[in-house]
Amino acid sequence: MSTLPPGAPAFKPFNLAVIQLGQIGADKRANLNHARDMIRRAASGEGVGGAKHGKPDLIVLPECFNSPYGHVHFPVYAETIEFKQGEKYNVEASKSESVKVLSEAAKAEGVWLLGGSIPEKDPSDGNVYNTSTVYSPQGELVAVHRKVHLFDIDIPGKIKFKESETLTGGSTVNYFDTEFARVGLGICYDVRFPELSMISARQGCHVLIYPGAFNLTTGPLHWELLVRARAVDNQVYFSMCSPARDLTAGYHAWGHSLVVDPMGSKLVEAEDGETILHARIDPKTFNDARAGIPVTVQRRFDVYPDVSKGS
Ligand SMILES: NC(=O)CCC(=O)C(=O)O
Repeated sequence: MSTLPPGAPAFKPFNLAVIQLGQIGADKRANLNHARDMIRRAASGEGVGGAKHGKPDLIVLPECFNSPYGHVHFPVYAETIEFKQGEKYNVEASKSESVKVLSEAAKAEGVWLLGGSIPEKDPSDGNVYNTSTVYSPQGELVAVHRKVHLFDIDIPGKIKFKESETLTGGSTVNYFDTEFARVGLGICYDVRFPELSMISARQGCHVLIYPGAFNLTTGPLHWELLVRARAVDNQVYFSMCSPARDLTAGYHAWGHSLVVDPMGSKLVEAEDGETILHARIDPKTFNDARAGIPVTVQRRFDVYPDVSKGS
């Protein structure tokens, strides 16, 4: 039974590596160098599950991996990318040093790379975005996702954070196609909005991957719950990749990067320190979930609208 739209690539087994990156400090060049080194280590199979699964096909970095996380930092660290959907991107001519490092890493290691997120300034509107970039094993920049839902929360006595002080939210739903799967994109707070992952799943994504950085208040309550819920809602694989926790930093990340399968089972999870996780993404679990619990073909669009069809 096919529940996917035509055009999505066939879903094949692949290996995913998630880098829960540490040592993210004020020195951008040092952050990039460390990320580059960890990509090399992930590609060589270092980390939890690496010996079992072998070389990863796709490697993921966390949210805001090249800069400290905080609204005062975003404009200072922002880089210009100027990616245009559907047009070939010239990495050599890019003004973004992070794009160059990530492109080189993907090409040298021969892997797909979801480069976490970085602060991005768009010269056409002067806005700063929280942006993910994705690279093919040839080093091409193939997709960009600007965080749609900005992290503006205020839990008295616990945490107040306002990304919208300096960031603007993106306005598109994005995915990229590989030779093994269609992968949907989002960033951290985006996971709280079920519509985004629902639209990605209905667009044929087999796997959703969101770099993210929850905190010590909402992390223990909601991080795993949201990832497992979105995986089960949509019967997709779902992974979130956090920075490692650094109690000397201005923002304390929850960590606990994880990979969940379409039945909601956790395949692998980190603690709070720097870690590389490896997981095998197997279409059989995806197909079995959809065949056994066929919610993808039982929807009642006569009762409620299909959000993936737009308003
Ligand atoms: N970086 C973020 O978007 C954090 C989101 C978060 O912590 C939450 O509770 O949601």
